[in-house]
Amino acid sequence: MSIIKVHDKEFQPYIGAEELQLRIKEIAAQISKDLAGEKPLFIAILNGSFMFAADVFKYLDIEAEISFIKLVSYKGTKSTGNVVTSIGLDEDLYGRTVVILEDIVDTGKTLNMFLPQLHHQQPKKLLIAALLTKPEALTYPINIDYLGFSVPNKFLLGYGLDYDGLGRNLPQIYQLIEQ
Ligand SMILES: O=P(O)(O)OC[C@H]1O[C@H](OP(=O)(O)OP(=O)(O)O)[C@H](O)[C@@H]1O
Ligand SMILES: Nc1nc2[nH]cnc2c(=O)[nH]1
Repeated sequence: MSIIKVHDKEFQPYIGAEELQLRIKEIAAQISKDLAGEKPLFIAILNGSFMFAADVFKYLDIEAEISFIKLVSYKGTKSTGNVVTSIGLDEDLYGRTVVILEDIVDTGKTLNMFLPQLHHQQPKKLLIAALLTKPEALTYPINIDYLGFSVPNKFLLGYGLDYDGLGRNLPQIYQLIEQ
């Protein structure tokens, strides 16, 4: 097992790159089927979702648009409890089919704080696609329409997810080894 060290912590492989790609292709196929003809607008939440967003988007076989916003709540391996918007959304969502792309729904706080702002613009549909969720950690009710994997409540790294800025470029997902 190839354990890696990032800053002061060790991580073990958890979901391989091929398994990720297979699941993401399935999600993209399902979205393409469900939203054919709707020209959906995808909104990727930066930073963490950039890899998931790029892969979902390139596997779609329908007409679609994508835009990006930046929300931040995690510092190190812990949530700060505050969600800050640092890049906003330019698009008008009125009457549109909108799909949020998130790498992970953990406590659900980020989306819980952000979704009302989107609902306020009266989209026709507001759907959520998330690669990962931690059911044991979820403390805000979030309904995920397209989900990659349900995972245990352990800190994850790689495929967009960072530990203090590092590890986002790893093509597979690692799990923190608790000391
Ligand atoms: O459900 P929650 O407990 O709110 O956690 C989920 C959020 O945490 C991560 O973002 P983070 O704040 O780490 O910022 P980053 O994407 O820039 O790394 C992730 O990308 C989600 O947006
Ligand atoms: N890197 C990382 N960021 C997160 N943000 C919310 N949960 C996580 C996690 O498990 N790992």
